[in-house]
Amino acid sequence: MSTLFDLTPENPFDGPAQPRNRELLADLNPAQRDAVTHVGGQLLVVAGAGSGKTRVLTRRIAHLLAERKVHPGQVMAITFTNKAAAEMRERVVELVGRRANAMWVSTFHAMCVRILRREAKVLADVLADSGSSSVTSNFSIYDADDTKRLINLVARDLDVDPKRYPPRGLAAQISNWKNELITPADAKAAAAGDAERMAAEVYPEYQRRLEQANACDFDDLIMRTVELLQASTDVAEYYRRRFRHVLVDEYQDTNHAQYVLVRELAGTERTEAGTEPAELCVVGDADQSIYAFRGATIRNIEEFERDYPQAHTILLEQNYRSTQTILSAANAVIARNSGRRDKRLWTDSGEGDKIVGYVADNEHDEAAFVAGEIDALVDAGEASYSDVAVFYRTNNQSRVFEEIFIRLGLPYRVVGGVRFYERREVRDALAYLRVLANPQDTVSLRRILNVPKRGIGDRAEATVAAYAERERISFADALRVAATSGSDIGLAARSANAIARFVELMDELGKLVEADEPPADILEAVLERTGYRAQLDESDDPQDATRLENLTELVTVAREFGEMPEAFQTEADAVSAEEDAEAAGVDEPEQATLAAFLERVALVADTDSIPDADGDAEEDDEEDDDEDTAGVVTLMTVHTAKGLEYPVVFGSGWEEGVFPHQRTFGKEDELAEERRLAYVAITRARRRFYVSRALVRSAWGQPMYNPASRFLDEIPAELVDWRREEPTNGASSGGLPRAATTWGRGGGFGNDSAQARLAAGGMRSTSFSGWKDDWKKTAALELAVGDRVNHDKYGLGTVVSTDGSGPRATATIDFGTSGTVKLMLMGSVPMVKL
Ligand SMILES: Nc1ncnc2c1ncn2[C@@H]1O[C@H](COP(=O)(O)OP(=O)(O)OP(=O)(O)O)[C@@H](O)[C@H]1O
Ligand SMILES: [Mg+2]
Repeated sequence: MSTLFDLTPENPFDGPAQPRNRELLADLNPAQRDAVTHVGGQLLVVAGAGSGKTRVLTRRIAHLLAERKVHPGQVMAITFTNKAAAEMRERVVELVGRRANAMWVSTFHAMCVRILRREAKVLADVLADSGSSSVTSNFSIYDADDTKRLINLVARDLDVDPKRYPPRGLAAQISNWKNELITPADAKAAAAGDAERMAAEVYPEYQRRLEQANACDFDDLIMRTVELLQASTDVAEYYRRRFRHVLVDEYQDTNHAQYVLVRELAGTERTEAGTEPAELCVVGDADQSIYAFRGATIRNIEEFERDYPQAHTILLEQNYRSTQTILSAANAVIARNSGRRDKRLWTDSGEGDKIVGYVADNEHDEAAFVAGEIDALVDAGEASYSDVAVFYRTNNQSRVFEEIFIRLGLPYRVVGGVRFYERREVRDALAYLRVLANPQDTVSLRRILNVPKRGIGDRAEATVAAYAERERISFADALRVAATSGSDIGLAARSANAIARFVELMDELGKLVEADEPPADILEAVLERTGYRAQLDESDDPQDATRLENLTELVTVAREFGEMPEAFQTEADAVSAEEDAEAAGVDEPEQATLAAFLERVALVADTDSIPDADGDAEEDDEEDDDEDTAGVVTLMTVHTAKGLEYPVVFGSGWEEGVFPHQRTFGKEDELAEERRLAYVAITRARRRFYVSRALVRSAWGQPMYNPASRFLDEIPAELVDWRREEPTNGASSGGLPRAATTWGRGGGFGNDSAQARLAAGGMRSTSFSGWKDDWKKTAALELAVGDRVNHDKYGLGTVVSTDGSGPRATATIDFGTSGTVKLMLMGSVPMVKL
């Protein structure tokens, strides 16, 4: 257990930028000022969108440091995304200087990982008392995909019928329990109905395997930290003394486990050692609670006052973000939800422009309208690309936008859509690293056992797994037995030899980790010595070229991590701050070790996992957080947009079945959550809001005819200027085929240069033979030998040969110094024909 320390009561350090109080408070209204300067106890700020909650939180931290002489090491701020954490830190640094880097500003998950790694030994003791095993400080973090794999393995071993009890459902139920802090033992008692009872069977075994793999899933991170704080008064006391200020943004989206975690950290009464509860400041908006599917509960905000009778509540009523028109639309929509506190949100920024509505023939027409409109706004100097965001309900809707943006040359960036860390080759490479950092990580180990192929077949793997089960040892340990005495456990000599070579290879690579080689070098060694890179190099599958690029990119990420540790450190990176930190006993700066690299990757890929159309979790991918995004349009889901603002926002796909999502039909509470999502979407806009829908949209290759979203009807008609309405003559809605091909002819497109470029991109509306084929045609680039092209990565090139047709069409292109590359022509090819 770390020794307790006395925090310096006065801040010993005079920062470079020490703004006077007046400056920190000058541009705040009286209610905001109260929230910033409030002293003592718990503070709740509840207010609608754009009323300055996040600004208050940031200012409050700056005020604590600058005026109340609080030490940065005493501040813990929790945000919902890594991006928000980085922004908040940046803003506080701007206000009070770099010493602010010693604060803990992070997501719940990142904060818990930090605590768990520090306190792994204590946690082990605590858990040993309750008969359960624990993880060591080098534990792996399992994301949704790893979790699903492990649940699959467990379910198979327990003979669970996957048709009756799909692993995904089991995983969701277990996750729900963890979010409610329900242990495997409690779950047995709590389970109602067949499915829950089956999940309660799987839960303890899943948990045992997690522990055996020395791994935590995302929910464990929170639950274990809570267990730790509740079981060890020493640890609780340490953090209580240390963090005298706990601040939480987007409080409405905390789930029960996170709620308890905050309560344990901040405390509700004086401890035996005499430490008072920390000052707790939470800000949120019940109307923006959009994560109920992940166990978030508005209850946390609505009953805050009951749970903390002493708490002070502040309401903010002025919106500084949006025009009156946008605000009125948002207010009208959210007013349809029942059981909410009515808020009087007002603005003095004027009426502003009307909302622009557009009814498209199909999703391509919708995307063309959006692209054309952006192009026109930028041409007219009314907005820059970076002022614009395009929202959709689920990630899969981004493809159509990407295609047209590429064709038109509109710069864009998809947030959360690329899912770099979800790609197979990236996951494979990371699995190698994870096994090297934590040899007990069974899911990762089994993933790479025969990747690339090395003669360890499924049967051999199953034999080893069965042996591990029988002997109650880990898969890694069983593998070692298999390597030396394979025939004893029933392995063919060939398999045993292959396993022996694999174990040897991993041991050899392990030496690099022991020697603390930089993560990038270890990764390079993995790609070389396992033959992974060679296998891709030799392949003539065009996709393997992309895979190689992704791996190169991963090496770059690792290289940057090693070379610029300060960019990844979360605290104490300034020299002065280090001294400062030392005085207060805060952590050493983190080293750029393999473990640190893996942790960063795991947490970066974590944020905003939301269920997509098929119910799969989507992981936000913020690996390029630091990228300069000036000058690009942002494409993202509404979930990802929470807390952000843009001068111009396009809300696309406002159709029944899309938004609100079909899954929510007939479920009052889920529909209410969709409506809150609509409220979030509208309130991101500062000056202009566009809303569109498509009469037909292809889903799973089938045309779907969706009526207008109910949320559209809920926006008062006088606020919307319909650029194009649903044709009443039936030309479109009924007799689709012709009408659906009228790209931009509907009147809303109105931009010559965009249309000209559209044509130059080789895509002519007149070339469509039927609406059903539309999307296929728009997605494929038609090239002939001799054509000149410009590829985003490779640059200018000439087509030297073509092969195949339809979805299998490829072209071999000579890119000069970049070499000759074979490319698929389907999907979003980052290339235009010149
Ligand atoms: N007193 C103020 N004077 C001028 N601008 C302000 C003031 N308060 C907030 N703002 C601005 O209003 C916008 C919205 O503020 P902020 O993002 O803090 O709101 P929020 O309540 O956190 O919104 P959300 O609910 O969407 O998270 C920001 O651009 C912020 O800088
Ligand atoms: Mg906010």
